[in-house]
Amino acid sequence: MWRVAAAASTLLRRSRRFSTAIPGPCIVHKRGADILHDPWFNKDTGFPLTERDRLGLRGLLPPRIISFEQQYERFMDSYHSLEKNTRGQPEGVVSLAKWRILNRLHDRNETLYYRVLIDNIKEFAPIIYTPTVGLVCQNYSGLFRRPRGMYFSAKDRGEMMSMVYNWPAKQVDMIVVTDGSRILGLGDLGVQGIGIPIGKLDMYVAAAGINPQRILPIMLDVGTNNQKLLEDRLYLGHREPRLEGEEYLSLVDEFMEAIHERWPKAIVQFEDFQMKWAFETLDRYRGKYCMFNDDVQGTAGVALAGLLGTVRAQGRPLTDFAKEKIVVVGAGSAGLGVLKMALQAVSRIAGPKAEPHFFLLDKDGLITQERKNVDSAAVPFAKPSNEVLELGLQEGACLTEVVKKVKPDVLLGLSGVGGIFNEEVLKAMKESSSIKPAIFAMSNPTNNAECSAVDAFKHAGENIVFGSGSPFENVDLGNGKIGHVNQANNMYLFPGIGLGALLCGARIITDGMLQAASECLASYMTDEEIQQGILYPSIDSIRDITAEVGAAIVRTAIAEEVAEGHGDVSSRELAHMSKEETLEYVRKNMWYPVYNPLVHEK
Ligand SMILES: NC(=O)c1ccc[n+]([C@@H]2O[C@H](COP(=O)([O-])OP(=O)(O)OC[C@H]3O[C@@H](n4cnc5c(N)ncnc54)[C@H](O)[C@@H]3O)[C@@H](O)[C@H]2O)c1
Ligand SMILES: O=C(O)C[C@H](O)C(=O)O
Ligand SMILES: [Mg+2]
Repeated sequence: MWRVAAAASTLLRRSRRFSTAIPGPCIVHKRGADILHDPWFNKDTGFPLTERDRLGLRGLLPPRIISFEQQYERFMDSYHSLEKNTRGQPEGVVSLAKWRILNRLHDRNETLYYRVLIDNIKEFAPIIYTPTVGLVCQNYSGLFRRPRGMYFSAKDRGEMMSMVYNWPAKQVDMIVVTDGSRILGLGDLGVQGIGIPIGKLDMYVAAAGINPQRILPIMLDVGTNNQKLLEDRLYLGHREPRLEGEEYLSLVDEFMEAIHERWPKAIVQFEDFQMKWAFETLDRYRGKYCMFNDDVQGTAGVALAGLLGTVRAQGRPLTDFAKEKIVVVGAGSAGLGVLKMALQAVSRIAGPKAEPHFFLLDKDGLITQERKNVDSAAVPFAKPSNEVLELGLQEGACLTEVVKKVKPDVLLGLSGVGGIFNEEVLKAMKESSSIKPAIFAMSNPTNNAECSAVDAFKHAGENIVFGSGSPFENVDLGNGKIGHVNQANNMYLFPGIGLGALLCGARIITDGMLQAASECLASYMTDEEIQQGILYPSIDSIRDITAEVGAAIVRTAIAEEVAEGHGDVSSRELAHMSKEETLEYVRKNMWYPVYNPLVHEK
């Protein structure tokens, strides 16, 4: 039942690189120096003579024309020299230097920036995305040079409908918004959290081929409760406590109405909101707008694909998923999202009466039905007291005790607490009832991972399956054996969810669409890969898996009658496409950076 993965994406990429096909023209409404200062259109020294004449650029650039390919090599050379020159310096210093050089390129020439990003995604994702993006957010006020995206705050009440027209692009397809209240595992970073929507949208361009002229990162500055930032005179956001209750929600309502007034078909991804607002806004808007919460829903789909892959890796039939003992550490927006989706999968696979074997812990230990004030989303996962007593456990039992008594098949961390899977916990996983236990340390960035890859293989044994939210190197186990590290990160789904929703004109994003996305990711991996403990595709193939996920989203949206069509492609036409045609349609609509001839129009 598992489809063979398409493995030729790297080859395809290489052959497409610098192809000689003539790209279509692009209309530009400015001339001369204004073009050189606009990263959407700027080609630096790459403007051909005819264009220099046509656009009033003659004399504004050094005379020699440098090809796109030469510019690309020049950038990569300077990037690698920087790497060489910073060798031995602290990791954070090196990562920020790399981020700066990439960011400078972005601010000058987006076409070249996205080309180097797409072609070197494995190398650059850790810089523009997790883990470095976390460091960037922590240092944002000092790093700030040029604005990217839009900012809305309590001071903008009543103005948002007109403010949205300040954005220079006529069309916006994809928006990622945060309120900065839970940035990765780093907590409340206020306005500095804008780095996350920027990084996520860079992944949208790189993985999903969303046109960068149609993306919009957004920060809702509703204040911050981070005392350090409130006292920091360089802090760039409002130095006020966070809005709460109705004051908060009415502001988000106004924002959602404003952006949809100007761009009714824009898809909105909510990102890194603290749990209460993540759930509340998802409930509030998911039936009205085409939106989703990546931390709740994207993460759940990626984790479920990993959990299903684990069952295959353990050599068990998929129906055994219902029997897997899964310990989830972290009862926040991500952990609860994962359990909710896993529960749906259990009832699909084993029937609605099947009892899952899930154990949930938060900062106060194992959650049982004895727990007072459990969040309503966690209630279905609070263990009955008699069941935990039978295992020799009790309400609030600590992680080590739970692992020792439960002997889980899977230990999954979404707690944001670095190192919580310590030596004792990992050693206890050796007693797992599974011959191939899985350990997912999904918290970001790297320092917040529940354990490192090296520690997982060292203490829990060589036969584990391992996944982490931030990248780790594969582990050399000696004797030519490799401990494979999977990057269990929602980046394998959110770009495809957004792309698919866009290309079918989805009114809303349904559970069925999210489930289809997760199944698509799970079935992408071959049995051979799974046997080696490889649960997710290499990030080098992220465009390929994203296209597949996008097509799965389109087809499910059509089947569930929530698709309204895209551009001049009607929902009827989409419905008549075969599976292969849908995939081809998605692929064809993915933007790829080339220098288009620029044509001036007043
Ligand atoms: N890999 C991915 O794709 C991915 C996706 C989403 C979130 N995350 C990561 O997951 C983490 C949590 O995100 P969230 O949105 O759920 O945050 P959250 O703040 O909503 O939840 C955190 C949860 O962890 C619990 N916790 C805190 N300390 C604990 C401890 N010592 N032991 C057990 N539990 C503890 C809290 O009680 C809470 O239930 C973050 O680090 C985030 O970066 C990763
Ligand atoms: O941003 C990431 O890398 C994943 C996830 O959305 C998170 O919040 O940690
Ligand atoms: Mg997130």
